[in-house]
Amino acid sequence: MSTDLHFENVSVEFAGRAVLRDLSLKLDERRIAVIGSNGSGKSTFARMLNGLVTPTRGEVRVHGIDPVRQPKQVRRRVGFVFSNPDAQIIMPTVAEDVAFSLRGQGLSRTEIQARVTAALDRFGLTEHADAPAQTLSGGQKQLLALCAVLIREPGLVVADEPTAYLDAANSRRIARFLLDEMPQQLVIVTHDPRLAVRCDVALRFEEGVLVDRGDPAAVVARYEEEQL
Ligand SMILES: Nc1ncnc2c1ncn2[C@@H]1O[C@H](COP(=O)(O)OP(=O)(O)OP(=O)(O)O)[C@@H](O)[C@H]1O
Repeated sequence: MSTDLHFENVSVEFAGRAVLRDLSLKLDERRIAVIGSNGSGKSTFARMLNGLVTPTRGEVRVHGIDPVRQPKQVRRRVGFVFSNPDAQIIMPTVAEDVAFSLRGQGLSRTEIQARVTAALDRFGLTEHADAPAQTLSGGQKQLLALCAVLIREPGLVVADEPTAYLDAANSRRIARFLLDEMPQQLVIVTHDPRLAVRCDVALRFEEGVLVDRGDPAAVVARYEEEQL
């Protein structure tokens, strides 16, 4: 199964202003960190991977899929986790929210039920299955959001600052899952150097330009040096 992420001469402009400039890049590492200053284009980069942002120029391929021309395929292939778990919860109860992710896949009720039960168990959410999703803690909500994404078995998970709203214990739990336990390819946008250095490669953007890439510890060290 392809894990290639391919950008060729990609630029993104919003209202005529360039926020990502002439990006050419090929990646196939499992864990990819995206770092850089506020407003440098990290989220824009991440959002192109599932077609949430359309490049103004250039070509993007995600595991061989063109997110612009093949929106259905890319949504099946790429799961997106936002920083704010509240924004991702759609249905009233925990179990209903996870089941909602499986709609339109031609599965029987029994099969959906079985998959939801197994997924809730995997994420330690079984005892909350019938609880209103909004009563969960921040960390539990982020686990629910991940559960709802992963039950669809995407090949790539894109997480945009997934620990931003979480306390230290929940951040560790989510990071452990994403970085150590989850078998899927991961693109993680983060301001936390401790998360970035646990990845296989890091990209650094500044003012819409990819200014550094490579070994995460080295990329983070150069970034921190410049910020002193
Ligand atoms: N939909 C949009 N319309 C107009 N401008 C946008 C839009 N999305 C992003 N931008 C602008 O593009 C630039 C890059 O934004 P982006 O969210 O990609 O940065 P970021 O590196 O993720 O920032 P942060 O670390 O603050 O989250 C910013 O100047 C932002 O204001």
